[in-house]
Amino acid sequence: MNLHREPIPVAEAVKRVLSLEAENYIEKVKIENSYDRILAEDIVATHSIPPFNKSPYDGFAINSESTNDASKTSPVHLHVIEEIGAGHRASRAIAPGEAVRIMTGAEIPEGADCVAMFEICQTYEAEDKSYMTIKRPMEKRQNIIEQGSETKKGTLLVEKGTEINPGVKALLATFGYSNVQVYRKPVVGVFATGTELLDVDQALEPGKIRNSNAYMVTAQIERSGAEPLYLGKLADEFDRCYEAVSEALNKVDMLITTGGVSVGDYDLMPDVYEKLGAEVLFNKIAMRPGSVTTVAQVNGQLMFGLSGNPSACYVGFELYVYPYIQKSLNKTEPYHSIIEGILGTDIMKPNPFTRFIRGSVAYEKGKVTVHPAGIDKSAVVTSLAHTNAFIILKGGTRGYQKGDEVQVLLLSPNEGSQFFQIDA
Ligand SMILES: Nc1nc2c(c(=O)[nH]1)N[C@H]1C(S)=C(S)[C@@H](COP(=O)(O)OP(=O)(O)OC[C@H]3O[C@@H](n4cnc5c(N)ncnc54)[C@H](O)[C@@H]3O)O[C@H]1N2
Ligand code: MOO
Ligand SMILES: [Mg+2]
Repeated sequence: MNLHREPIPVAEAVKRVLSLEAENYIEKVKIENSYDRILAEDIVATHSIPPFNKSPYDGFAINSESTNDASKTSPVHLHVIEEIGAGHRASRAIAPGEAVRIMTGAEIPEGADCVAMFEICQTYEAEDKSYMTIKRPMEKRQNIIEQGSETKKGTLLVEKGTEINPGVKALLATFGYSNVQVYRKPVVGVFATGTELLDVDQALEPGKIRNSNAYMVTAQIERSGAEPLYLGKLADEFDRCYEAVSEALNKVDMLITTGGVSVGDYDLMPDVYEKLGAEVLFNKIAMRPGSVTTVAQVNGQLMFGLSGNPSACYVGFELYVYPYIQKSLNKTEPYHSIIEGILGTDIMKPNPFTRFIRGSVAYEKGKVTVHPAGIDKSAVVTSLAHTNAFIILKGGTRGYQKGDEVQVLLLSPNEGSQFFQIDA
């Protein structure tokens, strides 16, 4: 085995993965099932909003001209000819001297050009008729939400490639999209390799550990918007691994394996890639953890050889698999957000490679502070439970001090808070 591997920078590795084509399949889903899917069609206003002039208040629809002479000492009296709630229309146009009692959301009757809120009007009955009075002049178009004032028919509102959030769903409903075209979720196969691996329901045995990577990675796949297909664990036996991987390639859009990518006697993935005739895009990255993360492609299908060490596996997924899944979903913004944050702890360990410390973000007095989520070692699993970000520490430095400004890669931006912080 060739033990020498030339590390490439993280950005170069990401570029190599993302420069490969990803197939984008389209499917139709019901609006009910569309939340968090990626739009495969533009959402265009099929009509204007609002579709008719409507009242923003409960009040009286009147013609402003009839209030021209209204004053405190000489209120104007108008005959209330009918009452309309939202969903109803006036039976006829209002004539001079008339008003319609109107509720929020109802269509403004013809002949009316403004709405006077109940609060500024008085009402009375006389000779079996209803009247309202108003003591101030109203302006033309006052308190009217005009047809098309929010958006006009034909306006492009949401572009394809956008994730369907609750607001997008509201638009789908508004414009009658009972079905919507979305990108099909790519199916991502997962094998966990390692003779030492036990199933979750097995008791610990000497020298063995439970397979945590498969469960972690399938959750990462789901979080990324793709469909995980867990294919089981594989002992470190070459023929079995080769067969399993080559068969799996027919069933999935992309394949993840965990473990067996380093230079050990039982690290078989490099040989599997070779026998498959796959092109290895890289097998060493100038990063910690996950330096041995390997990506290979055969006939345009990607195989991600993530490290067996849980923290390295986690980081390798988020840096290389996550954006490729977003590309397969044709998402307009395929990368995790990276922001500036303040380091909350000294991290003095020097490292030639760029480090992705599993961290947690705290929003302290409006500033983003990041703390390591636990022990910063590749083989560690416990810190991952508290990880919602990576603290990016560029390699080649002597270390970083509390208070230093650092880059922070956000994994799940909305973690909640213990405090109600709005200053109001
Ligand atoms: N001589 C060298 N040794 C190692 C190097 C090196 O450059 N030269 N690289 C080290 C680095 S860095 C890492 S990271 C690991 C990568 O190891 P592999 O990707 O080959 O993974 P394995 O050897 O299969 O396992 C490593 C470790 O992870 C545990 N593991 C594996 N699968 C799972 C799983 N599904 N769930 C939980 N834990 C798992 C496994 O038991 C090992 O402890 O190599 C270093 N060595
Ligand atoms: O690939 Mo290893 O986790 O860099 O430490
Ligand atoms: Mg190994």
